[in-house]
Amino acid sequence: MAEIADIAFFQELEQRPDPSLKQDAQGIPLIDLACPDMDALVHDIGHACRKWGFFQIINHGVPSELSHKLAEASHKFFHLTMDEKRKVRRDVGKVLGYYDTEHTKNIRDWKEVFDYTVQQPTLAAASVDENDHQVAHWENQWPQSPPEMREVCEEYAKEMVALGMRLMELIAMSMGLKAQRFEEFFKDHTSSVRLNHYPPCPLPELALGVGHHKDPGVLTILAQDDVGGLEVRQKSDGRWVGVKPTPDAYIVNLGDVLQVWSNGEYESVDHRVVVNSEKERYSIPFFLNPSHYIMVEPLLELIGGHQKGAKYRPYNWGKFALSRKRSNFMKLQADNIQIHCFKN
Ligand SMILES: O=C(O)CCC(=O)C(=O)O
Ligand SMILES: [Fe+2]
Repeated sequence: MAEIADIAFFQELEQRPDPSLKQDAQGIPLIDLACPDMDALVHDIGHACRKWGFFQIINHGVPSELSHKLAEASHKFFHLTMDEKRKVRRDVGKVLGYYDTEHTKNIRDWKEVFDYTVQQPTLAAASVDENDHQVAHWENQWPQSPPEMREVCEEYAKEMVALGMRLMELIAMSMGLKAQRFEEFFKDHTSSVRLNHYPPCPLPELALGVGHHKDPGVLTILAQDDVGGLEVRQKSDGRWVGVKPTPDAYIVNLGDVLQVWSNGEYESVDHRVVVNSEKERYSIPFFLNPSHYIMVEPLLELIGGHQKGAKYRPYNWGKFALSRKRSNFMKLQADNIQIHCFKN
């Protein structure tokens, strides 16, 4: 990792973490996906989406052995030498793989990551130019070590897609839509998995593992270890609350695309990651994303069949995602693209 003395890591004063913040004992809602009462399950999901935009799920059906294998592979990978890790490094031409220079809102994050997509290859927008209809093929880069990395990562991704689509059915029902309503948006989905490693940070009061942000996609399913550090901005009062790790649970949060589809009924929520000076932390988010050619816009049946009621103008997912990826990769002069740019 780089030295903390590099001011690229320093957060603006008002963004710096509050070291006295306690991890909230109750925190975000806990939802049991094995609940036999479907109506109650749908109701609880709807409530969690409206009130928090964040919830935890247990009894989700993902084999814990697989999650442990992936966690182990991730540890082994990040403990390779920098030379080894850089063999699968992301650059301007290769958008997937390893990198340690991500910026959130133009401040460098105290972390290193490994990104891969689910579909091989993943079809994506070739450029951010609205008039360019060329399609790019994103290919994963796999390290030689640990040898099981590719297989475990691919198996995990399949589980995540199945779980993500199941959550989308429950979310659709909680909005009064038919369970399959969202299926059409995912034919060539651009979903990805990210392995995050947050090394111990000598000045945790100045830097953040990930600066505050909202996830741009549809929803995120996050596995975190037992260290803690994820904070959510509470919708009710704007305060940051720590999300206490629950063994074998996933944290689910809604992204910007769902906010637009629901015409603002379900909001994506600001979150960030604080780091600490003693322990390293690992997390694994899965980002469920639509096909690149999807125009994201409020669902007609939720706006009374009339564009007049739409709070957002349509935007192309592929162009949006690519422009966000580019801005995360380097420090730009301006803030990166956000959905409020498409607000009516
Ligand atoms: O590491 C975490 O707990 C969250 C990471 C995150 O928010 C992200 O990668 O988008
Ligand atoms: Fe996030």
